[in-house]
Amino acid sequence: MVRSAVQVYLRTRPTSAGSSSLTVQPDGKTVKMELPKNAEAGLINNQLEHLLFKYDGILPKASQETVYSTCAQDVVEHVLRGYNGTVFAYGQTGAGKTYTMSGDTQSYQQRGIVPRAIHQMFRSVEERVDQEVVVRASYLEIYNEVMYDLLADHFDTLAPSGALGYDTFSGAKDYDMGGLGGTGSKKKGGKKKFGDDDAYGGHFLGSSHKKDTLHVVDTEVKGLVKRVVHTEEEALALFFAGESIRSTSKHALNSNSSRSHCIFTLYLETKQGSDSLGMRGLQSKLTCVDLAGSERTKKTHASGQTLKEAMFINKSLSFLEQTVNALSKVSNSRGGAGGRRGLGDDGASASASDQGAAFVPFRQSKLTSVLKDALGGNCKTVMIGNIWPEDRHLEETISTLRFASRVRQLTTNAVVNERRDPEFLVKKYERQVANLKQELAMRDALNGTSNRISSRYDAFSDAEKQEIRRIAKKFLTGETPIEDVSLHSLNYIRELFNQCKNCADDERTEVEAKHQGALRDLEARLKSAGVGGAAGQAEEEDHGADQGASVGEGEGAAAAVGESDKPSGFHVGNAPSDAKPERSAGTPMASMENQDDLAEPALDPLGAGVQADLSPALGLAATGSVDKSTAFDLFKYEIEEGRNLATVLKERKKRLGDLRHNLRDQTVELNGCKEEIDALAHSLESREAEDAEEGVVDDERYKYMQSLKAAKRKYREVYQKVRDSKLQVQTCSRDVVAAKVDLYKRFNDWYPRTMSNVMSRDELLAKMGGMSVKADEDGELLDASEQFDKVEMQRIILEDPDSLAFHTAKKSLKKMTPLAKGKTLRGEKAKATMTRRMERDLALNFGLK
Ligand SMILES: Nc1ncnc2c1ncn2[C@@H]1O[C@H](COP(=O)(O)OP(=O)(O)OP(=O)(O)O)[C@@H](O)[C@H]1O
Repeated sequence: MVRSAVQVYLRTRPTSAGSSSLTVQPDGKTVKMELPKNAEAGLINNQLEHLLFKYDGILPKASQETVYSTCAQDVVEHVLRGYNGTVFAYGQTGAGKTYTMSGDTQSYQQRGIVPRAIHQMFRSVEERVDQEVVVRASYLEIYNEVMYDLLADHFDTLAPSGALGYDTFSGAKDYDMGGLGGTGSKKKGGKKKFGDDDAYGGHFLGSSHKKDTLHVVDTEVKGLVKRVVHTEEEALALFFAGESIRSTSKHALNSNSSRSHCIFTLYLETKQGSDSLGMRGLQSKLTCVDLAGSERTKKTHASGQTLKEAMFINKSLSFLEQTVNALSKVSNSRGGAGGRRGLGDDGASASASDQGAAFVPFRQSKLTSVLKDALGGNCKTVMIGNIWPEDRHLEETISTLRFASRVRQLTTNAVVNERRDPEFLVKKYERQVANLKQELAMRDALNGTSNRISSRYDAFSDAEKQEIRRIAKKFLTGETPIEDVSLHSLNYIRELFNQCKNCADDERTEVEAKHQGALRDLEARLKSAGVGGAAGQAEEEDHGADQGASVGEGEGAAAAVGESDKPSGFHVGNAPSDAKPERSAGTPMASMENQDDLAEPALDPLGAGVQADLSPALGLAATGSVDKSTAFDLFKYEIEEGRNLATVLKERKKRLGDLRHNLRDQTVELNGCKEEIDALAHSLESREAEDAEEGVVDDERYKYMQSLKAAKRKYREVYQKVRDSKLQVQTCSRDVVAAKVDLYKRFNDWYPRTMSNVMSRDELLAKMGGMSVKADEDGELLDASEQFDKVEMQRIILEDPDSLAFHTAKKSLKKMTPLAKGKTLRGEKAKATMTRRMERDLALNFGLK
């Protein structure tokens, strides 16, 4: 438990008029307030000449950043460690409370404590990878002593009879200002209590047991929506949305005066731990309070509704003051907050007669009920007193200084709100019980068969694992039937499965190695075979332009002319027709497809199978928001670079086709020569046999011999032509492959480059078909201003990446339907769109898409 005094800081609103009566003392923590002379009292009188007030810090010309780091950062740090924390701003109207708490919601630099606290909190939450963290947010407004939920789906007035309504002005005549402490309800007497009556009742303090009463009360507002927020943007968006519907109005001292007390709360739930160590749960909350400002209605010229609001505000602030007074008396009677009594405190602190029982009127107003913890309970609290140091506001300034001084005497007892997560423990034990039950059932079922290894429950040694592996192998090869495998414990069964998997993995590796070896062998043989080949050897035939030719040769090894490129690790052969990228009839590609053989199925550059082959070779990355099929078509037909490459490829393929055609004719001719040679050789052999019998060489035999000689000469000529043609085909095949590789490579360079400009399929199609749409990657059409927003967002991010969430949340708020009381605050649809847009923008800006 951390018992600590409430920290109080004083912030002054910059003013041109300035104040001659207020000076900051050299210690930087004390202010001196000169009191005006009372001329009527004469020269000698007891009038105080000045007052001194000491605080934890004075912030005369502080930036928003300094105010945050001085006043709030540590509180947020505490909340992240499991303590409750409250930061509240108090002061006269126009002194800068809203500026301090919310800041300028249009300017990132001028953002106030709440947006900064949200940022700090989420940054820390994101770093907690080992923890389960849930953040919730609520936004409560107390307007004319009626509570409103600023984050409810429907902006409902929940009081006086709604869920939030509770009658803290015990028996108040609500709108009769004199009746705040009176009895009965004239108009809207809220009957529904919030929280436990006892918990919020007034407490007599001063006796020992009363101290505990202050600590245990949880100031929960029943029915208040606590929205789960996953990201900083979501939290900011909710905060901005709530801000936009706060009650404000204009009066003489402030054109945008808050007419209500607003309490924005972030709830943090953290779970940390492990199965074995158990889970540790922390629950804490950060409460940020922007109080309405006290005002002198004569100065603000309030009238009508504004006057009524002013009366409610002043009254509730006076209850707050009474509560603080009572608490500070108690605190002083206990020895005070470490001697923090204000230097100029003019008698408000406890006198001896005050000591003893003191009534703390928490229950008199909703504000004091909600702030109960912050003022004296389980909370680390900081108050920022805002003053407007101009002479014309002297009275208000003194009043704020006094109040701040009393608040500084209060002490709180912050404790880490820790709890064991019962849900988690139940789950853990359930799992354990289930496991044990299974083990026992298994033992019962297999009772009698004892096995040293299979009945083990702890980890297996390496030797035991080897033994189980041997059993697994025998089972897998069928040597051991399943009935003969002992199964005595779950532990053993798990290990057996493991070993079966290991065996299967080994088997696969072995087969793959064999396969690789065979492939290498084949490649080597093909290489050594060169161009020679047996006549009549069938040749792989390509389709379309890649047609092969069958070559028959009288001598040499077999070789395929139109051979597949696969052995070279590069498949440019035919893909099945269904691997061809689909094109819709409406796209420009559809009309081009039939005219041009470049849309060849063989390329299938984007199909899964071919891409798998190409990716390692070319490093094709599957990125981008447009499918590659469409993009490849665009590249080949529309982009000059791609078009040129595709033309080269087409020309080479045509030449290859011609060469193969020629080669096929020559091969036929060569085969004809070979057949003729065979026939002549056969005839000559027969003739020789006859001549041998007769012992003469006749003319016919001589003719055969001449014909055979001529046929062989022709064969050699044709063979030479075939050989030359084959070389040409091989060279041309390589050129075709090179052209394909070039085309893919260039496409692969171009594709991510183009995609990085975040082109959508629609955009690409528009480019291809002259459509004038501009769509984002979700397929949503972007109008000119949205496109501008996008560019603007990218610029902002470049300047300060931390501001991304702020701007995105602000932007999403702008896109929401205008909010107004009585209207829907936020539909689910709008919320979903908002979230999607935020995620998309985040992804875009961080290059995740
Ligand atoms: N420290 C400051 N720096 C710059 N401007 C300030 C500062 N404090 C206040 N202001 C400006 O003074 C005006 C009034 O401030 P703000 O609305 O925050 O006062 P407030 O105390 O919340 O008033 P109310 O109680 O009437 O709501 C605003 O225009 C605000 O921008």
